[in-house]
Amino acid sequence: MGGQSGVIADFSRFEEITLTYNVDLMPNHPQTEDCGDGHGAFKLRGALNAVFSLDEKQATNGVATHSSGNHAAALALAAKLRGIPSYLVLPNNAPQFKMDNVKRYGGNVILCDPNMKSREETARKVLNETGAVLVPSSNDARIISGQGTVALEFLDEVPELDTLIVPISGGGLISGVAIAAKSINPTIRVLGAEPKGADDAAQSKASGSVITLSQTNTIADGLRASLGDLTWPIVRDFVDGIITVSDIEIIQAMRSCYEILKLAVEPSAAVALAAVMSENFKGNPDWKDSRNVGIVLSGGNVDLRYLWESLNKM
Ligand SMILES: Cc1ncc(COP(=O)(O)O)c(C=O)c1O
Ligand SMILES: C=C(N)C(=O)O
Ligand SMILES: [Mg+2]
Ligand SMILES: [Mg+2]
Repeated sequence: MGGQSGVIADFSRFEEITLTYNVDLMPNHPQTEDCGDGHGAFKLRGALNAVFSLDEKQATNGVATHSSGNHAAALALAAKLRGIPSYLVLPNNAPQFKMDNVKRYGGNVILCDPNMKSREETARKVLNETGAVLVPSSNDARIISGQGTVALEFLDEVPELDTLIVPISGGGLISGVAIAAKSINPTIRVLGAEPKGADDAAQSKASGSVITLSQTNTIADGLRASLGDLTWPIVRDFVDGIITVSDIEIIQAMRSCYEILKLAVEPSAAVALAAVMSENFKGNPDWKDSRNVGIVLSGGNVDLRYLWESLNKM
C-alpha cells in the first residue's frame, strides 16, 4: 500500500519552507487494484490491519462499525478482501458518494440519525443481532498502528521532514503518525489540523483533559468525531499542537488542491493544507523553525456537487 509524495515548491506564501504532501487518496494496494479502484482515503490501512489480525473464530460473523463514511468503506473493502460480511452504520446525512463506496465493496449499510448517540446505539444493536466484531474508526490499537504506516512511508520517502501536519478527528490517524514518526525522529514536530467548527482536540490540548462537543459545525464531514481513551493520551503527550482553521480556509485549500496540485482532496483532508497556510501556523513563534513540512492529504472522497456549492459560497 502507499500514497505518493510530492513537493509543493514555491506554492505557498512561504519562500523558505518546502511543503511536501503525502497523497493518501488511492493507496495502490495490490488487492485494491484487483478491486478496480483505489479506496480513496488512508482509512484502509487501519481497517486492513484490524480485519486481518482477527483469528478465524473472531472473523466468523464479520465486522461492524459506525462511521462518517471513509472508515466504513475501508472496513467493507477489508472485509471483502478477507471474505467476511461487514455491517456499517452511517448517519443519514453522510455524502451519498460515501454511502455508494460502502455498497460498492459489498458492505451492509444501516442508516442512523446524524448524531453520535444514534450511531452508537444503532451499532450496539447491529453487534447484538449479527455477532460481528466491532472495529472502531479511530480509538483502537489495530487502527492506530495501521494508520501509523503513513508516517513510515512518508519519512522513508522524505527523511528530511522536520514537521508533519495531520488532520484530526477521533485521533487514530495522528496517534499512529506521532508514534511512528517520533520513533524514527524524536525531534520531529507533529501538529494536528482541525476545523474551528469541531475544535474539541484543540480545546482538549488547551485544557489538559479531553473535551467532547455536543455538536459540530464544519464542512469537513470526516472530522466530527471526538478523541477516545486510547487516542487522547497520545494526542496529549506526543502531538505538539493543534492548528484550527475556518471552513472558508478549508474550501480555499481544497480549491488550491484541485487548481494547483490537480488532486481531488476532500474537505477533511484539505484541512491540513489550510492549516499550514494559516496565520495560526505562520504566526506561531514556536513553529518558526519548521522548514520541511509534510502535509498528510488524507482522503479524496468528496461529493463534487457539494464542492461546487461550497465554492459558490466564497
Ligand atoms: C479524510 C479523513 N482525514 C482524516 C480523518 C481523521 O482521522 P481520525 O478520526 O483518525 O483522527 C478522517 C476521519 O476520521 C477522514 O475521513
Ligand atoms: C471518522 C471518520 N472520518 C470515518 O468514520 O470515516
Ligand atoms: Mg475518525
Ligand atoms: Mg475535532
